Amino acid sequence: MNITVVGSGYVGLVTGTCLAETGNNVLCIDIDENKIHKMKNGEVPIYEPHLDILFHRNIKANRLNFSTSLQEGLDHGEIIFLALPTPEDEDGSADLKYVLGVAEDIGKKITEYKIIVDKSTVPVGTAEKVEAVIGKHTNIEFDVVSNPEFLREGFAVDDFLKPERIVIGSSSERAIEKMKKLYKPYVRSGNPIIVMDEKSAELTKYAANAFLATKITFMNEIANYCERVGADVDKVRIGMGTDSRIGKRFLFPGIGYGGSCFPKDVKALHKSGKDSNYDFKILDAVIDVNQKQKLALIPKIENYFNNSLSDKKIAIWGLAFKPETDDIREAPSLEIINELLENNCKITAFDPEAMPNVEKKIGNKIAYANDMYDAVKDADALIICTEWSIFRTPNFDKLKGLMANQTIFDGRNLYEVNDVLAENFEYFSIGRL
Ligand SMILES: NC(=O)c1ccc[n+]([C@@H]2O[C@H](COP(=O)([O-])OP(=O)(O)OC[C@H]3O[C@@H](n4cnc5c(N)ncnc54)[C@H](O)[C@@H]3O)[C@@H](O)[C@H]2O)c1
Ligand SMILES: O=c1ccn([C@@H]2O[C@H](COP(=O)(O)OP(=O)(O)O[C@H]3O[C@H](CO)[C@@H](O)[C@H](O)[C@H]3O)[C@@H](O)[C@H]2O)c(=O)[nH]1
Repeated sequence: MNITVVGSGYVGLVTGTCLAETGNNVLCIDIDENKIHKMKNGEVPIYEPHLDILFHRNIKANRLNFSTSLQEGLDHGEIIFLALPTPEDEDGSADLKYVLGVAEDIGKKITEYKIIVDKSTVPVGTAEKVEAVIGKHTNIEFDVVSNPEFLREGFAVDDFLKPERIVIGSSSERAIEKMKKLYKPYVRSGNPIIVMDEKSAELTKYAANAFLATKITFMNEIANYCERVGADVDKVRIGMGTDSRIGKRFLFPGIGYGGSCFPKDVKALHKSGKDSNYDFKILDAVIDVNQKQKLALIPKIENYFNNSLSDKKIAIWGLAFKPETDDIREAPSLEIINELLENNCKITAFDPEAMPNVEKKIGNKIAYANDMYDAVKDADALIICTEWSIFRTPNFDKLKGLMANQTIFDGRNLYEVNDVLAENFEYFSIGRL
């Protein structure tokens, strides 16, 4: 099939590349000329594991192309995916200006039947709005489908190629059949394509993200309580997670959830509830607890240094909001850095992929190390913000030789407490004494 993807960011580029991988002819559109220029020159503009192999293979096969022209995109695709940003607006709602702006342009430029597929995460009722905006400008027939995306950064290619489910929200048989045909190669293992109405599809995405954010937040509260009563949250986590009704995943406590999705999506669902006179009390608590959790290490650090942080040399391992990505949107590391800088600490950080993005955001307010050991030279303490695999088995002897003071504040519970203590380090983590 000829497919167009409008918006070539994390979701759009992964979608376009993975759709090309099963033989479709894909044209990726973006208004960012620099991004399109880079991709035309064979450069993947984001770090996402395994994406580059598929990207280059499909460009070579001429199944993956790029353009800044929406008109070209509309001429090319039978199906037009919208993978546009839906950032947090000032009041917490999802800002639909990108989605509705492109819908307006589609309405003005459409010349024959198209299926417009919304892959962005959007509030209930957006498909109706998109339909109305397009329909205002044209009499040409079209269908709008809600097809939320569930990929995780760092696993995006795998999640797209082998999805646990595909959700299609539509009332048009014609569109549903076409979408099922497009996705058939991705569900050969028997995972379902779930068809429902547009509103339910839109809410499915928010409900899934809000539930996962709540699950993490619940564990963070259990962890905080563990610290007060002397229990070990890792033992509690395993004890709970082996109950198949609870499940082992997304029970890891830490310094809160970040990223481009959970924070904004929880707030957007909360705001949508308010707009419909429904008070999502649980989401209110999730937002509040998560914000505080991002700084959960700070009192421990202050306490350790007797409230005199000025001029302390702090090393940070991990800046991305999670491992295997260069994405720093809503990353807990940034909040911690901010707090430490306000207390006049000197910070040296290392992250395998995210340092360029942090440098773009905060410049030389902190120093950037060449590797994880370079970061800890003369440090008074090491803080771990992201659980990159390379941080999991450090050479403690080497650390000892490099650090001025052997203390670790671990925001991701990477090590067994006794193992670190046996190495003669002082060790503070989340929910364990
Ligand atoms: N990042 C994720 O892991 C993820 C996963 C599932 C769903 N989502 C949702 O998918 C949507 C996109 O997220 P993302 O992370 O890919 O965003 P992104 O910011 O990485 O990418 C969006 C792209 O759209 C482009 N764009 C903006 N206006 C445009 C226009 N008028 N025409 C063409 N291109 C335009 C931007 O230049 C950018 O490249 C959001 O609604 C998000 O909530 C994201
Ligand atoms: O047990 C856990 C699991 C995750 N996290 C944190 O939660 C955040 C989000 O992690 P994850 O869900 O793995 O990453 P995302 O790429 O943000 O993916 C989420 O957001 C996407 C965008 O909507 C959805 O498509 C995915 O299904 C959903 O998992 C990160 O800060 C993690 O550190 C924890 O603190 N504890």
